[in-house]
Amino acid sequence: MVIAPSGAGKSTLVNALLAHDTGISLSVSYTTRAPRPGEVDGRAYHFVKQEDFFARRARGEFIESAEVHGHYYGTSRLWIEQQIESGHDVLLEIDWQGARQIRRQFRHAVSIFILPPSLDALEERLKKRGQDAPNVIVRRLLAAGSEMAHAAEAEYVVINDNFANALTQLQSIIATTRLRFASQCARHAHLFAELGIHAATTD
Ligand SMILES: Nc1ncnc2c1ncn2[C@@H]1O[C@H](COP(=O)(O)OP(=O)(O)OP(=O)(O)O)[C@@H](O)[C@H]1O
Ligand SMILES: Nc1nc2c(ncn2[C@@H]2O[C@H](COP(=O)(O)O)[C@@H](O)[C@H]2O)c(=O)[nH]1
Repeated sequence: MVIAPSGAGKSTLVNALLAHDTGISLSVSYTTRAPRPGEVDGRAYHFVKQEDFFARRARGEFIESAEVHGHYYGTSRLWIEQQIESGHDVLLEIDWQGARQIRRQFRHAVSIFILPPSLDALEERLKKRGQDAPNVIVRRLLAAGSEMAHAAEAEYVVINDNFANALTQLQSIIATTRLRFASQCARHAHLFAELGIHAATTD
């Protein structure tokens, strides 16, 4: 899971990560937020009306969901289950509330909190991105402090100051995570069975 206040650079980092790593499936969330210029339905998000979102949530279609900056966001349970079943590494870009819900359900879930180098840099990035109205930027900046207060809940914290360094750190975390959980990975199931290795036991 990648978590960050708005504007810290998580989507840019994740897109760069995915461009070099085809073994990761990125979840496309459902949201009630309106698309930003250039955002394509089904790629950036599944953009849905609030009634549709609530109906899906009531049917248990979301594995986690949260209200963030006045909009609703949720992750498809079915999609996650299908990806895990087929042995893919799954990446979620979600907020800290969603991350808490995922941790409760998946004890092997790994979370990475992306921080900006400063609040000034965060403001500058949101303004330079130029995709949100001034009142939306103010709302997101005001929320950033309380969101970043949850950074310590994540296993890893990456400071996105120099972009190339932050990307290298993200790639190292992914590599470490793959080694750490190799015995639980569906991709290795055949080899582990052949070598007679079974899932870790506590005794
Ligand atoms: N290390 C960096 N240095 C300078 N600018 C950066 C850096 N990383 C990302 N940016 C820029 O900051 C802006 C915000 O990045 P991005 O859209 O990835 O943020 P985000 O965390 O995904 O925000 P949101 O949650 O609002 O979607 C973009 O214009 C991006 O190009
Ligand atoms: N709990 C969830 N949070 C999500 C999900 N998808 C995105 N988000 C988070 O919302 C904010 C705002 O995103 P934006 O695209 O409107 O800028 C950001 O922190 C995202 O990480 C989700 O499915 N669940």
